Amino acid sequence: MKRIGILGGTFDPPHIGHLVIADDVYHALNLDEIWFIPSQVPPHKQAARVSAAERLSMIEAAIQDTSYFKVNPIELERSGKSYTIDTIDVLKAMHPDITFYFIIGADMVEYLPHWHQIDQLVKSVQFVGVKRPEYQLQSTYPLIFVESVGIDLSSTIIRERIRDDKPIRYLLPTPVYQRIKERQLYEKT
Ligand SMILES: Nc1ncnc2c1ncn2[C@@H]1O[C@H](COP(=O)(O)OP(=O)(O)OP(=O)(O)O)[C@@H](O)[C@H]1O
Ligand SMILES: O=C(O)c1ccc[n+]([C@@H]2O[C@H](COP(=O)([O-])O)[C@@H](O)[C@H]2O)c1
Repeated sequence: MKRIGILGGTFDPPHIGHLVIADDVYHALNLDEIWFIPSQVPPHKQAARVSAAERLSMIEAAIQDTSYFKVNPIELERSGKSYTIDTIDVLKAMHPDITFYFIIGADMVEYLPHWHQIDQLVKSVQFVGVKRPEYQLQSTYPLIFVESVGIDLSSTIIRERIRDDKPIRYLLPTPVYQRIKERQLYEKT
């Protein structure tokens, strides 16, 4: 059986916090690959500021130097809210030879009770939680905890810094930074 980690997210934009947790879980659990899965419509928050195609391109740019990081556009192929249970059902049917590990930051761990069909979902996929500043990393749901750095960074912080004309150069992988600058993403409020 292959063992694959999934990092689902809005990635609006992808930042070093995403790469750090993906790499920490990859190494801690000795996984074969990490699949980055951008959501079409986030189930629990406002729609993304930039298009799905743009977020997909930014993820491809972010992971280009890491052979075991892949992007999977499965959620962009269906409309409506991108519920994780639907994604896991399809992935498991497509790949019966793979065990999936769904990676979430502590903010999403806190939010787990509100996930769509959570009681069924926790039986269907193994969740992996990593710390995130200002959130509690504890849950009554079955969860593997992986030690990570806990970087105080979010896509929201990056969007706000762009709006406020503050530096973002080292908060993003270089190709993502270049793409944001070239295409003037997130500049209009
Ligand atoms: N700095 C971080 N530390 C730990 N986990 C993180 C960090 N940034 C993102 N994550 C996790 O990565 C996944 C995808 O996050 P997402 O793409 O929504 O980024 P975000 O920075 O939380 O975005 P936004 O600020 O727009 O809400 C979530 O499980 C989230 O908890
Ligand atoms: O399925 C749900 O109900 C659900 C609720 C909250 C978050 N998720 C998933 O968790 C991942 C991280 O969410 P987000 O909004 O922080 O990008 C992403 O893949 C979401 O689709 C899923």
